[in-house]
Amino acid sequence: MRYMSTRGTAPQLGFRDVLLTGLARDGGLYVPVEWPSFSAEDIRAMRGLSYPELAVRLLTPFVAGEIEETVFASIVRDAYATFRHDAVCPIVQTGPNEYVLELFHGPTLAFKDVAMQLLARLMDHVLAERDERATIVGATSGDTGGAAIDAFAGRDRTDIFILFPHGKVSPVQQRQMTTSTASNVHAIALEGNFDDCQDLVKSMFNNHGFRDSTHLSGVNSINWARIMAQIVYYFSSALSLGAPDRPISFTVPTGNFGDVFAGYAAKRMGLPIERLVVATNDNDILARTLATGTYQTRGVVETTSPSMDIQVSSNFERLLFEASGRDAETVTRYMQSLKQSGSFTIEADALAAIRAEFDAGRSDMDETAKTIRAVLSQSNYLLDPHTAIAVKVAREQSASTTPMVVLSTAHPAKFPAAVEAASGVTPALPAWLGDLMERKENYTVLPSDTKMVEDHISRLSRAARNH
Ligand SMILES: Cc1ncc(COP(=O)(O)O)c(C=O)c1O
Ligand SMILES: N[C@@H](CCOP(=O)(O)O)C(=O)O
Repeated sequence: MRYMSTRGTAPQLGFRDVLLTGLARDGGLYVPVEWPSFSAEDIRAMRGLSYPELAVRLLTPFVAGEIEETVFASIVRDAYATFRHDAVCPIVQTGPNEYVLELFHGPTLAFKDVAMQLLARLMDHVLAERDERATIVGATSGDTGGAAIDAFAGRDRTDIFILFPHGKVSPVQQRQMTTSTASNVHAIALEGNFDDCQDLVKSMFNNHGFRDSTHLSGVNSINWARIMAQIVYYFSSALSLGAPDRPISFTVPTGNFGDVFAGYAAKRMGLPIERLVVATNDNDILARTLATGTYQTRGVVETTSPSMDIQVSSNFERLLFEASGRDAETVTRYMQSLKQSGSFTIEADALAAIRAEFDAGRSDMDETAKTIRAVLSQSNYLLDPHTAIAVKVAREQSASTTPMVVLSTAHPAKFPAAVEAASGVTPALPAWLGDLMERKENYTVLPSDTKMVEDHISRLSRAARNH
């Protein structure tokens, strides 16, 4: 499998290079040159596979020829052995025709673990094979950072630098990033919001001198391998509800558009998905874009679902590429307009193609709290605020006999204050994180200044020192 950039001028790469490259050198995002395709019969034959077996079956076409099959299978098994539920990503029924897909049974209680545990092991394998070292940078609104730090801590071939918005993540999220004792982990509290963190990470990738001297690599969902790994749970949940002989819909709490884009990829690979519903909080740029056709940034509002406090939604670029018939010039024009004026308008055909697959809705903070209370009293099930947004939006969709799967992207214990304010219940952290709030923190506060962040990283990165 080869991969191409959404901006069309970076070289096509194989899987191992895409994995280590992160952002394409032309500023675009990598997508597979063609989508692997599974027939209904192929999908039926996946029934009964364990989660790791299913992952190997679905993901092999993406890595074929680059990672030997038995090695890949062993890496996948190892990654999902870190999950504390036998099913890895189980589903729970919360209403007539409504199911919650629990993606939070990994080490840091967020859906990011599903991809990150695999990504770290794959990167380690490729770096060892090449006898190389990498400097990983990541931007987080709270969950990617903790998951990446857990997955990469103590790995000898990587140093990891995570930028989080100072004072804008939950206390549990912050401590998951700042209490690691591993010497290759560096948490940076940036004076800004998540969009500033993400912008800075992209600037570092676009500074080719810095990028090459530090052997920069990325673990945000700009990295194709993140999206790839997230495809699997769309299949696992749909299979357990009767796919491919029954279509399924999904509602996804959305910020950077990575998770829901993985659902789109699953559909392109043959999974019969009826609707993909994008659920946003007050930072509703995606819901507004689907309604109006214009992607228009506004200031970020702080909410009780901080991981979704995002305006510039990276992976929407991948969808624009697909919806415009893989027209890299059009995508580049949209992205230039976004940089210059903070907005762009999607051409009619592409907008129609997007609306044919996606619906969208939003939930404000009061509605989210109301949903947490309602689901607790109806189903005795405690939602985290991000998942509650998706349940609220899912319940507004027109009545259908198609099962609706709501992606539960975080455990409620990551956001105890918001959950307690909404429901009166304080969710406890699991035993293995019981002393998290007492552990010693270690992080550096930096201004939102590319040069200062680059200098900090160059000083501490072993890859930069060896250069
Ligand atoms: C708990 C939670 N829910 C939802 C999202 C949004 O996911 P995505 O950025 O893939 O759209 C995030 C962050 O990415 C998150 O951490
Ligand atoms: N919500 C995310 C933001 C970064 O998203 P990513 O999927 O691109 O890594 C977070 O929690 O950090």
